[in-house]
Amino acid sequence: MALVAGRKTFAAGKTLLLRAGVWLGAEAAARGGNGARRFVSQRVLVESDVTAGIATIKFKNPPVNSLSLEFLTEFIICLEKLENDKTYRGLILTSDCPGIFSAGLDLREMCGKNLAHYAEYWRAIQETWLKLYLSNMVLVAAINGASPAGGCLMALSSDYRVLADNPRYRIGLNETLLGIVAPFWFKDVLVNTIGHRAAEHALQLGLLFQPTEALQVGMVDQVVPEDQVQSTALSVMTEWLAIPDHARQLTKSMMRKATADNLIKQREADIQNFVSFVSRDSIQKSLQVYLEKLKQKKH
Ligand SMILES: CCCCC/C=C\C/C=C\CCC/C=C/C(=O)SCCNC(=O)CCNC(=O)[C@H](O)C(C)(C)COP(=O)(O)OP(=O)(O)OC[C@H]1O[C@@H](n2cnc3c(N)ncnc32)[C@H](O)[C@@H]1OP(=O)(O)O
Repeated sequence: MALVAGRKTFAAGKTLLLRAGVWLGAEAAARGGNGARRFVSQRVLVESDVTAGIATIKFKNPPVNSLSLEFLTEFIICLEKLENDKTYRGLILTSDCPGIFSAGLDLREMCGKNLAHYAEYWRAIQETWLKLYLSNMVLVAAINGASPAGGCLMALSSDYRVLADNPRYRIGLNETLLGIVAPFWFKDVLVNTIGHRAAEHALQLGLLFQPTEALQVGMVDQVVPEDQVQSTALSVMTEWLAIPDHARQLTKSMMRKATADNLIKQREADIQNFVSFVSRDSIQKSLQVYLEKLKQKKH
């Protein structure tokens, strides 16, 4: 996806001017007297406390915060904007949709589209992950809902995960249940988090963990009552921000660089792999059946 100087029109007809990742256009931005700022885009809500140097991104792509191309585009712009603004040292990721953190990749982006679309979509997924995983900010995921597949990856790419204690809020890489395969870099992040054996088990079975299980396996760092997720994320953030930035950032980079480089050195091949995999008739069929099942669940 091109994040260069240019103009992008979103579904609501809102036009944004992007220049070197700086959002110049028709974005509502308000600054309160107490150092609080709020940026509103259609699918991503950014609240920030300038004095504390902490921003919160709330996913706002109802009904399930699926990672559509439009959502990813807005998300990357917001992330770049915060990353480039040295005011912000910490970022909390959470959801504005009750009960759902993120349903992961938008299955409609992977079904019935042309090859160029699949390639563009996958590039946006890669870009989002690289930006999250390599962020200089402290990232805390305040997981206030279900978090399968791509939603889980976003949480795993943070530095710390706080999950609401609700058995409906399951988290994991469930790709095999859809008849698809988690890419190697999803796998690498999971292995880095919960270890090789647990990851192998979880990936093959497509396990979605309930909060207590997720804590036990090490997929999240804390499970707290639902009404304490945000306050816990904030107090964890304060703890992490007490560490000098340069030392923490270099350490983070040292721990994560090899995993990120693994994708960076073969991004184009990874896109080609995705495109040829997802465009197979058998995979298209599996995805359509899965989407249909989701739709029929309600009836
Ligand atoms: C050897 C070769 C290897 C090559 C490998 C190369 C490349 C790798 C290839 C592919 C990798 C792809 C990686 C994929 C990652 C993903 O993230 S896939 C997405 C996985 N997500 C899910 O499985 C979640 C599915 N959704 C749910 O389980 C539930 O919807 C829920 C999130 C738990 C919420 O439940 P509930 O509140 O009950 O809401 P509904 O189920 O009723 O859903 C409401 C509407 O939203 C639609 N929807 C749900 N999820 C998605 C989604 N991910 N994308 C698009 N749309 C979604 C759902 O159909 C409902 O729609 P309608 O209202 O009926 O129209």
